[in-house]
Amino acid sequence: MTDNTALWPAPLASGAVDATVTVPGSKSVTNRGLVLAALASEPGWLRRPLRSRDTLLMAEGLRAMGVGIEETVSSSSASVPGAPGGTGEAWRVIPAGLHGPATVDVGNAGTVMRFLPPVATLADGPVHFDGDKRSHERPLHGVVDALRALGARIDDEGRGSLPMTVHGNGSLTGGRVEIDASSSSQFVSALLLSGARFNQGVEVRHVGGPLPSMPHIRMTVDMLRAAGAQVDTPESGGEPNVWRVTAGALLGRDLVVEPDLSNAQPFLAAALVTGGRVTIPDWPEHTTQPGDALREIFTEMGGRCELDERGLTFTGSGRIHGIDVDLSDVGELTPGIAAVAALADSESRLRGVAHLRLHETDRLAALTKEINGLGGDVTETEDGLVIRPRPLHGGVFHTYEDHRLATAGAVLGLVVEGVEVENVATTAKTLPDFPALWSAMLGGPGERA
Ligand SMILES: O=C(O)C1=C[C@@H](OP(=O)(O)O)[C@@H](O)[C@H](O)C1
Ligand SMILES: C=C(OP(=O)(O)O)C(=O)O
Repeated sequence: MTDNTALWPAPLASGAVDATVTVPGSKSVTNRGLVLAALASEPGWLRRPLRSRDTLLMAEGLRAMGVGIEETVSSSSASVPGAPGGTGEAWRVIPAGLHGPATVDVGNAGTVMRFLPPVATLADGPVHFDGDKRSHERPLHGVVDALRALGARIDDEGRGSLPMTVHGNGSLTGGRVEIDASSSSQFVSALLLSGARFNQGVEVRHVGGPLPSMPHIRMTVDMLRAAGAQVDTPESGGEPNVWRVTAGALLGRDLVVEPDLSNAQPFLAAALVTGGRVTIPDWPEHTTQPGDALREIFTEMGGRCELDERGLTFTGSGRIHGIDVDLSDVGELTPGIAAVAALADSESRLRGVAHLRLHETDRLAALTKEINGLGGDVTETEDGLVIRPRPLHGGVFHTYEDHRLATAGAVLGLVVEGVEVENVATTAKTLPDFPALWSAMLGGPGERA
């Protein structure tokens, strides 16, 4: 049992950081890759997958429904960036007839709690879903209501949230459905990912307020197309807010997972707040990951970027500027941007992220309370934060079992003496090696203040 109250003395940087940090694979790509491989008509590979709590829960959930997932250290003809000699960790996914009874622990993984119920409608037998206490509070109604409208039987005792049981009978009718996905883009991604396997495919029409995290929907569409699905989107000439996946078989792929660019954020932030330099190898030239927006955002906040054969090198200028920015497309970057903004030379306004109140924790409330607890001046707005930089002091930075709160606390601790991050182990949700990577960036454990 991990101690959720353990305090981690965040290392103080002794000067400008200068490091190369190899960041593990993308959570969002790994979990989509697993679902699509499980639904394919032939075996496939995921190379350099992320091994973290969220992705292991996804793999376990699929295994519970009968999918074979073998973890290997493989040698491959496919080039695996960053892995010498084309060798690296890989997962072999062997699709099988999906079945219940099964139990899926979603932890607090949005991707698992939203992407697997549509898969479970294709299983023969009941699949029970439950997870951490927070998973009961995170919105799921978009997926549950849509699946019912498409022909599924789901027992959630009227809650529209976890725990619940999907009574799969081996297939789902599918077809057209309207949902309000303004609280999570994952509702749309979830229905599209399984849609090719529904008898009539799926047409998802979003009705409601603005959709957050559009790059993540593009990631879903790109990965479906790469697996051979036919997908019509607003960008491909379709109606706004309508996505259509035609019924058909999915191909098994050999997929190399990109580094997680959102998990690169604290390391890039380290270069920014210490006026140093950090290189992230294998930064993709083209990607749908929202973390790619950091090139622009952190440049505006006071640095410069260079993307070349070594990867992405970000160099801080020694000055940190405030920013006024709409983060609705890239909401998961908000905690890291807020931490940097608290150290800037002018006020910042982070907008378009009301839905962060429903993430791992209420991120707007948590960031306000914790930065203010160190002497900061942050106020919540209806859809974001206003951050007025103040001289900060040490103290406990509480993290509410939110990996991105923990990494935000670590960034502040680089330049504010005496910051103690509560439960740094919570970073294992998407980045289990965080404390070791962080001290390696700083030159080893000896760098700790
Ligand atoms: O589809 C995905 O992989 C994700 C979509 C986003 O969710 P929301 O649209 O709920 O913000 C993002 O914040 C989350 O970290 C990952
Ligand atoms: C919101 C996040 O995760 P989840 O996939 O659980 O929604 C996140 O990683 O910032």
